[in-house]
Amino acid sequence: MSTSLDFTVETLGSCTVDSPLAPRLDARRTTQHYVQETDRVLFDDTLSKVSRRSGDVDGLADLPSFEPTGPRKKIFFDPSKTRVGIVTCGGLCPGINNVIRAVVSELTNHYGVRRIVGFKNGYQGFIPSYGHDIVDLTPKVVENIDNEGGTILGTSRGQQDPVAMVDCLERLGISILFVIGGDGTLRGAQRIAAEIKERDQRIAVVGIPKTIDNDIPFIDQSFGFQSAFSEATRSIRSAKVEARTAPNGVSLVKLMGRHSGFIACYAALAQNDADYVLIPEVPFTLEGPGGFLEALRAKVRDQGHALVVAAEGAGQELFEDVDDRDASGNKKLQDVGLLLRQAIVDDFAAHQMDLNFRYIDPSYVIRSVPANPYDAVYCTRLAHAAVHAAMAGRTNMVVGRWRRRFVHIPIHLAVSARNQVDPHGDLWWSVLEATGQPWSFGERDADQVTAFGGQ
Ligand SMILES: Nc1ncnc2c1ncn2[C@@H]1O[C@H](COP(=O)(O)OP(=O)(O)OP(=O)(O)O)[C@@H](O)[C@H]1O
Ligand SMILES: O=P(O)(O)OC[C@H]1O[C@](O)(CO)[C@@H](O)[C@@H]1O
Repeated sequence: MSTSLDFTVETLGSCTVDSPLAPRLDARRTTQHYVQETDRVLFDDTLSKVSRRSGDVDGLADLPSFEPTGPRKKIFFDPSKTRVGIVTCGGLCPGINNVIRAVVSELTNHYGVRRIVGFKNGYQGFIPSYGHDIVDLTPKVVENIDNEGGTILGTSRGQQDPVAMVDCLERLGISILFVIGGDGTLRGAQRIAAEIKERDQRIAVVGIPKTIDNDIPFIDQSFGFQSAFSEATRSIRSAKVEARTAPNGVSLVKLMGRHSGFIACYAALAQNDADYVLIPEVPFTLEGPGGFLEALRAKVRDQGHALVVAAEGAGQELFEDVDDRDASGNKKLQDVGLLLRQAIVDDFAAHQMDLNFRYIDPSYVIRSVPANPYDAVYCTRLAHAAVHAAMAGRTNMVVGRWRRRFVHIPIHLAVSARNQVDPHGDLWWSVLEATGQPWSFGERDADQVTAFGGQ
């Protein structure tokens, strides 16, 4: 594989300003040296994973490594003249406030930046007609905000015009925009960066990827994910207690996870009580031999109770396709929790079996909790990495931890594919082993696993 290609992210220009952090940096940490001396992050096997799932991704094969994060001795922006904006978009996720706080304190305390503003309610905050005020962010304002879940800036979905957004950045004299959001937000950030480039402006756009679904590629794990699935284990534990203390008790816990079942898998592995885990990546059938309902009945006969964990995106193939979209254009999912509830109740009745059914849907509960200590540290490190990158004039990029290293990732890569549970990979194997479920390759499609095939 070639190693001479575009392995750095876009830069606004050469770094000529002495960083206030320079005296504290190791002598090796000139930008050039740092990049060249640090281990490159090779990812041949992941390349093959990405291309296996989504076909060829343009330019991916040419990217041998990512640039490491960290402070540079020379930076692009003069901190005394730099005004910074922060925006948070999309669904909530534990740790957003930690990121905001750490961005503000790093900029203020280490770089001496004095003007930081927050845009309210996502990309709406850039558009005057919504009437959202800009908020001044100082270390005092962000003190302790990490004790709360959510985002102090608010968030929204829905398209906004990148031209109007860049007009706003220019009007406010913003030099750096930090964007905290999921894949949609990052696509929006890409369009903002493109508009900035078109105008030949020197404004850096740096993203900190946020998603409890853990579906951003080239990121080991997204911040807040651990806090979210930890919270989900509480519901699984309660659901288990409910199920096993009633005759023929069946509990169903529905968790978030639109296209990626990581929350369901990790929560089920952490609180190892589930008998079935349904995720979007593994289609299944309800009725008939080898179907879910038959397996569930057998489990209840055998064990006296059963616990099912379902990601919201599981079983979408069981519905008629309806093209319903949210304000951002994301496909609205049909409610697999309600479908399963009805199907289980009807099926047990049809087979004259008693049933004590409990349905628990903690979706919003798990994503609105504060970050746990692990995520709090992770958020802080991501925020610091983002600040260093932006001050050094990097743009159109996100920070992420990839293979245990913090790196700069061009946005186009971060939105190039979707990180999903690999039905042939270790995680899903662990879930299947933990739940003790028989499985086989289904008849419908030799490449799809049906969790209840058992043939
Ligand atoms: N392709 C796109 N181009 C420009 N802007 C986009 C695009 N997709 C989404 N956005 C904008 O980004 C913002 C957030 O997008 P979205 O609602 O999809 O959430 P997200 O960032 O994907 O987060 P989550 O993972 O929580 O859904 C919205 O304002 C949306 O309009
Ligand atoms: O906040 P909303 O619009 O209800 O969206 C919920 C979605 O957001 C997420 O939490 C993050 O994408 C998904 O898991 C979930 O489907």
